[in-house]
Amino acid sequence: MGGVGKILKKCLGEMSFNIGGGNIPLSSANQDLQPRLSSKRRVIALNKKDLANPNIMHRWVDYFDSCKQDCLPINAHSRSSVQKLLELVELKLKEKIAKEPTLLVMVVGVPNVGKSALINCIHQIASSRFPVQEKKKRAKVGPLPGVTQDIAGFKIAQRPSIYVLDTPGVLVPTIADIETGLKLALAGSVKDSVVGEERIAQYLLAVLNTRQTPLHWRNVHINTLKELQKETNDKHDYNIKDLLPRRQAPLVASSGHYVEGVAKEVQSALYSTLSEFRGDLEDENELEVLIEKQFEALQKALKISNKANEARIMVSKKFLTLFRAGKLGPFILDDVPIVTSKS
Ligand SMILES: Nc1nc2c(ncn2[C@@H]2O[C@H](COP(=O)(O)OP(=O)(O)OP(=O)(O)O)[C@@H](O)[C@H]2O)c(=O)[nH]1
Repeated sequence: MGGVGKILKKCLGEMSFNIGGGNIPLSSANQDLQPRLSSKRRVIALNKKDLANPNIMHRWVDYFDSCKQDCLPINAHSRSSVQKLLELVELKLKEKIAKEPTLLVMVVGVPNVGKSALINCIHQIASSRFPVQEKKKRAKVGPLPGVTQDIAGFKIAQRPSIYVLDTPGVLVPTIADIETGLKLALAGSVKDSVVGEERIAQYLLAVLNTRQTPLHWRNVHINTLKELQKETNDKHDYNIKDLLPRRQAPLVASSGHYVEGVAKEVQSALYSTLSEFRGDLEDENELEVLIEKQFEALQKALKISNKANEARIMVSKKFLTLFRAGKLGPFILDDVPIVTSKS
């Protein structure tokens, strides 16, 4: 943590946002920071809620409520969502606002959870509230972990002055267990090359299969088969229009459409391999056999040639990209802890 650790110690504000990946609410918590943060007012922002399963997100909110910890699922790309977070923060700072001329709010979280995206959105809201602020500086946002390398402060309010500090994502020096490491890698908080794309993809397949998620994709599978059948039938019907040059659809629309199509083929491949599987999902060796079959099915669905060098890595990369973009549906990787009521 080095310099950042020192800065955290020196200038921990009156309040911190702990921003967590909406799909890893627990694994993205930095246990090393908990003692320092526990004396501060704190709101846990569960970001990327658009990529998380809403029902399970409700259960996470109930869990944090039961721990008396303020928490709010947000989408850092949505102004109205971030606006709600700011309202909660202002409410929590109400007492302090009356006493202090300057307040600091830190945004703390592991890499790639969306801290900079959140800061940028807060800055936009603040600029519209206080149009005479200094020239807007934007935090850098990127799909790879470790984009933020400096600490940047943004003034978001006057009288009292409230500064929001963006920080580089900080990971604990050693990750508690392999599964937490894999979840962090799957969420993009650890560079893929550190763990290896293939290993992350194998873990994702294991999680999807043991939760039987692909069985929910039956309708996608049926529709994909129907479309394939229709394409085969159409090929037999000669049409003069086929001879005319085709007008290209706009690039963005067509690539979006293409990605949706690929995602459906991937879902269909995983549905058929899992529904045909007669082994025991609890048995690691049998699960491995299934995953091996699924890699082959994914390779076909993703149209990656057998001859391609490193075909397996290409399959893994594409599969992970679809999952991380939410194209395989919303998902939360962490299980909600069971709260035992003290009677
Ligand atoms: N779908 C979705 N994507 C988001 C959201 N917030 C951020 N992202 C994306 O997540 C990626 C990482 O966002 P950043 O804001 O750079 O994350 P960070 O926590 O500042 O990352 P570091 O600088 O590595 O610490 C980018 O591709 C963002 O566009 C969100 O609410 N929903």
